[in-house]
Amino acid sequence: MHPAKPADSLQQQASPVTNPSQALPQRNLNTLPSLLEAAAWQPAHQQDWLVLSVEQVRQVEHAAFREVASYILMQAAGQRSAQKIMDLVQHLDHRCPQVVVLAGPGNNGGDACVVANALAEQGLPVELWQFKGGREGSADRQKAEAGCKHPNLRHSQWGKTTLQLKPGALVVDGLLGIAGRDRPKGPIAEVIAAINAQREGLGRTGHVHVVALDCPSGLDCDTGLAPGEVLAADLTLTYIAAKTGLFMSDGKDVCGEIWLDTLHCDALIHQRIAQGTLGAVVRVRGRLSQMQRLPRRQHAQHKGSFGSVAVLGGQHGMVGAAVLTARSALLMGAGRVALSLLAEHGHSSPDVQWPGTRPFLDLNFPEIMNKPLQDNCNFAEILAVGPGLGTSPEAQDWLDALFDEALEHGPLGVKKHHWVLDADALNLLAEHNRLKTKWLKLRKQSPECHAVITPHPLEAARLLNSTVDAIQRNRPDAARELARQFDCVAVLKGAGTVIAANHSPATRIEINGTGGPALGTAGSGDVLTGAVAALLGQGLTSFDAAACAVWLHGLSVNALPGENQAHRVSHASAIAQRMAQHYNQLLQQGTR
Ligand SMILES: NC(=O)C1=CN([C@@H]2O[C@H](COP(=O)(O)OP(=O)(O)OC[C@H]3O[C@@H](n4cnc5c(N)ncnc54)[C@H](O)[C@@H]3O)[C@@H](O)[C@H]2O)[C@@H](O)CC1
Ligand SMILES: Nc1ncnc2c1ncn2[C@@H]1O[C@H](COP(=O)(O)OP(=O)(O)O)[C@@H](O)[C@H]1O
Ligand SMILES: [K+]
Repeated sequence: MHPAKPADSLQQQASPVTNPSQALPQRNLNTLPSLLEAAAWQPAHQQDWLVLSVEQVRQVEHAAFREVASYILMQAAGQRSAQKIMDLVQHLDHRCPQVVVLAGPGNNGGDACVVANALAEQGLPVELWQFKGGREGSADRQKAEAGCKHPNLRHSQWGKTTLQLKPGALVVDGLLGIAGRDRPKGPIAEVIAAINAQREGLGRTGHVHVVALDCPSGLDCDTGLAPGEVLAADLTLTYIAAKTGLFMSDGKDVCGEIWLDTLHCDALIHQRIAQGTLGAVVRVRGRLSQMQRLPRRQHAQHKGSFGSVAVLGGQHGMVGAAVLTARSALLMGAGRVALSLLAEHGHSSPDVQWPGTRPFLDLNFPEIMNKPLQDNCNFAEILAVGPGLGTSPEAQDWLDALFDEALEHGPLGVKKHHWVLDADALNLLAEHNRLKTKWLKLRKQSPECHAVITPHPLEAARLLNSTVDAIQRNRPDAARELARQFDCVAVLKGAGTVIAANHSPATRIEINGTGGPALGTAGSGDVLTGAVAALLGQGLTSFDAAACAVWLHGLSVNALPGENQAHRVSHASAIAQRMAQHYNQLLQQGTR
């Protein structure tokens, strides 16, 4: 077997996906020697990736089987995985004392058998554990198992022998593949629990590396949820196409580094996309193509060119939310930013005492103006509505008045607005049909205007009259449905934020790859809202502004070059500052 090769011609063949029509095959699947010889692993987050549902992967598999025997694909998956694993073993800072390969009942187990034999051929001490649950397995799986004859291989039986991990061991997880949707049961659940307990016992110094074949066992590849025991991986080697669940929810915690080998199936995927037979396809964008979306700032431009953003929200006690949004818009390059605070609304009469500065002034950012609602509506091109607004009758009236104001300045009027609706603006829209009707009227009146909504899963559940559980079980569909029902770009926040546009016939949909739990802090969403508004002001379309803002927001807690750890905790003001630093650096790189 060949050691893992760096980029070769096959890697170019696994072409970026931004323009599917350019990505048709240069080589046919029938070139079997190359399918078996040279791996073409690509890491996540550098290139653009298509991310398929399990059903879509199955469709591609079936098409592939018409061109190549399914056993060859299994061989290719196994051999290529073994190459990548050898690469990992060679870079470990210790001699690998033990390789444990776990083979489940399905074809994922077949891949594991191929890997086990290939690693044994490389001289590694391999223990192969079978978990067939009394079944024979598919013909391919049987063939792969029958090929496990190398003398370096030790065959072990769960229940008869005890699995004992040594410090520094390597575990290859071929228990469950894309068919493993429910909580693992029987011996598979037992071995996952045993390995997890032993890993815990061995701690950091005795670190056990786990490599997942196709996906970590116990993870639902569609939802990204792990309903029971799950074998968390340091490295996930996924085949044909990345799967949605690897990029969302529990998937974010249990996949480790994700690498993809398309096994030459790119062309089949792109053909199906071009024919429209694969349905809506989700994408995860790499750094380069995110950077290409960023605006170019020209010397001849001025504050009027970079957008006037009005932030509308901030009831008593929640002024900070609106302030965070305004600050974030300012930091992210909006030309001018103004606030309208509900807390100040109705307090304009001189006999009412307003605590503190009146009208409100952000002393840290005096650049931020303060205007009554109507003035702001005339001033701004971009309205960011909702942070800290509350759902009181006053808030309702306010939003109602705002929509009326905007509707009056319709096609014949002076002003058109781009919108970002967040937080309580969304709760009000969910609660009051009258407001939803006005919103949809607004969208119809000026479809050329950009509109983005940024719900978290609970807000999304209210908007769709659903439950958080149902939303989280199908985040891409929920985002698509939000975009459709509210005639806008929808940003469904959370681990693996989904961005969906209401474009027919094919919905544009992406999952964001950056970010982490450090973003889970009060006001973090308010900061995102400001960033979307600022990018709209700088000329990005609603989809690009939303996707870019989410990406930059996530980068703010990821490790910078030279830092080796992502942030574990943060706070909203720091998120805004770091996001703006990243933005600035990326703009500088883009103009070099
Ligand atoms: N078809 C192809 O083109 C290729 C498929 N490959 C592999 O094949 C895999 C899919 O194979 P299968 O469809 O056989 O699916 P799996 O390998 O995921 O196995 C499914 C079997 O596991 C058992 N099982 C499912 N859920 C369980 C649970 N919760 N607890 C305990 N046991 C459970 C059932 O017996 C089920 O039949 C992929 O993930 C990939 O690893 C690769 O060989 C690459 C090529
Ligand atoms: N565990 C997590 N992983 C990734 N992103 C997260 C996580 N928790 C929260 N976030 C992000 O943080 C932001 C929180 O927004 P939101 O819930 O609206 O908070 P707030 O209303 O306090 O501003 C969203 O962008 C969300 O995607
Ligand atoms: K697996």
